[in-house]
Amino acid sequence: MTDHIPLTLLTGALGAGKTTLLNRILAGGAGGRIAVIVNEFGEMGLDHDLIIGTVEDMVLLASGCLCCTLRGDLITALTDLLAKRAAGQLTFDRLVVETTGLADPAPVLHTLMVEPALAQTIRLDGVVTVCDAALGAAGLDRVPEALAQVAMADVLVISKADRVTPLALGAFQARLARLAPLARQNVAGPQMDLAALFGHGVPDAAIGAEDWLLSAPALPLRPFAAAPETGLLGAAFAPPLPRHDGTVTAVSARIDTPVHPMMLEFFLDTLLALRGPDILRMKALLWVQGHDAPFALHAVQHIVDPPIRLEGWRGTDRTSRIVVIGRNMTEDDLQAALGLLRAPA
Ligand SMILES: Nc1nc2c(ncn2[C@@H]2O[C@H](COP(=O)(O)OP(=O)(O)OP(=O)(O)O)[C@@H](O)[C@H]2O)c(=O)[nH]1
Repeated sequence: MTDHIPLTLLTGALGAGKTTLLNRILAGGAGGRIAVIVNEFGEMGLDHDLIIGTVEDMVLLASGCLCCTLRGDLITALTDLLAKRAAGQLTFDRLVVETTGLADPAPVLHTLMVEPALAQTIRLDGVVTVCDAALGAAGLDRVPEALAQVAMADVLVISKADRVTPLALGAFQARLARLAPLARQNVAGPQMDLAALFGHGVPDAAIGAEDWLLSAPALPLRPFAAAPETGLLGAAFAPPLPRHDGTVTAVSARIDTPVHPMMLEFFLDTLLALRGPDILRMKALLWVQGHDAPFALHAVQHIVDPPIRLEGWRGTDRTSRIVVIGRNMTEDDLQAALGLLRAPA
């Protein structure tokens, strides 16, 4: 996995500020040498001219949308870039694909992860979604794709915060946290740490999996066993989950007995085969029976990266922790599936 070229999917609603962010990234040098693929909807490729960068490392996919008509073109564009890199004609360390504002990121990610030639060479490093604070919650509700873009994000960049009051910004951020409890939020501006946009893929063994899994301090992990819903401790430490917002639901579980490998397989088969298209993201740190080190598991829809065995546990907490974000699924659906992980084989 370490030799794979990291790919960042840059998404966000129409006019949210994707190109502005991309220009800042290219100008700031964060993320190393970057090759860019820009997708625009419309006859004229305009963004292409608005991006100030190393033009020979940039490909424009115009007149269609990556998530519907242009998936083949994306594969071709990536394959060409990778071939030029292999031939020494291009030198980049990272790929950024900017989608149109109308794109549903799910099928784009699907394309990237299942195309055999690409899956061997690139790895998804993260989904960065630009969220327009000036449009606020209304902007999210207007287009269903906007919700998916937020729910699938690893990182949210909130643009146009300068155009709203601190109160409105806070309310918008709270809404985003409900939709994407796993995502880190950054407010765009000169102070933003651009390096924080990168490095969100499945961790190498060296990277702390707990940091990766718990990248969202906003999401408390609920003990899977009946949590004390009443009483002082319950009130203080078991805030209500799932996080639910319209069609998007996030549930989490902590499992304090080792997961049987067969039940893990059964869980993945059941949840992902039956409800794969509705699983937006899943991240887990798993304590698997018979192993003294944890496994990191990462899925986008029904595509699961092979579990990665980490070097060891950090700290004393040896429980499995799992977070699933689903679309059009109830908490019961998700909790029933998670229950499989607790069952003996
Ligand atoms: N005030 C303010 N304006 C911004 C900010 N970010 C972007 N803009 C402006 O918003 C407009 C759209 O920005 P773009 O970067 O082109 O947005 P985009 O998401 O690439 O747009 P499309 O490709 O058309 O979907 C431009 O006029 C930007 O200058 C911000 O943080 N604050």
